[in-house]
Amino acid sequence: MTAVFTPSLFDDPGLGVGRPGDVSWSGAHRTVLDERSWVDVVPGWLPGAEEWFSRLVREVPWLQRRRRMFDQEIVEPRLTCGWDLAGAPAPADELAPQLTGRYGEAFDRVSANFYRDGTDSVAWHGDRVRFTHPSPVVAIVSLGAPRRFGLRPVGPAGAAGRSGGGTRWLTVCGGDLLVMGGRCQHEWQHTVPKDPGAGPRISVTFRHSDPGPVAARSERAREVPAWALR
Ligand SMILES: O=C(O)CCC(=O)C(=O)O
Ligand SMILES: [Fe+2]
Repeated sequence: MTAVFTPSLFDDPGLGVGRPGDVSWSGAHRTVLDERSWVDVVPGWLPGAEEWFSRLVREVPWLQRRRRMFDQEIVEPRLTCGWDLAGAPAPADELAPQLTGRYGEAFDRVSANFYRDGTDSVAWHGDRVRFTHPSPVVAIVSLGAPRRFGLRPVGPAGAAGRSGGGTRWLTVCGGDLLVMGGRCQHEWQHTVPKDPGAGPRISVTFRHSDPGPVAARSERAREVPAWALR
């Protein structure tokens, strides 16, 4: 009988066994949201994204998170899993240095979010990393089906000396990289809305725990509504 080699997330998948190839920054495009915030999109950043998608669907120990909202318990409409970089599914360990080379942050935390179909979603929010970093960079690799990704300014238009416009909508496809930076987590919110008919999608997010140049908490938790926390 011939032994069958099944690549595992926690083993080196080996060259050519479901390993995405070298990333490409060609086609990178920055949208300046306002004076302090930006979002980069790099279409087709990650070759081999389909293979990584299939492996993650099969092999990640997906968790169903619940969160309390006032006196109700809400079941998050997506599945998630998170790791330190060292424990994250390959090739996250190879992608993080590429992101660090471009954006200068030490990406050391990885999460994966599985939107099983168009009824899964994530509501408008800013990421929690804003509590520890004045201008965090959050990088998101999309795998699987296309989804819409929205960005909207927090507070009234023109608040806090900001001259940017209103809500922006992007479509992210399998293999695309989206990176939010500057004051995006503080002064803008993002969402992946429900989208009837959408196919399954995974987002792999890279964040950094380095508190950055100003270690002090940049916002007090009590100023942020519970629904806005991620
Ligand atoms: O799935 C995405 O593209 C966004 C995920 C996200 O915003 C989050 O998990 O904080
Ligand atoms: Fe987020």
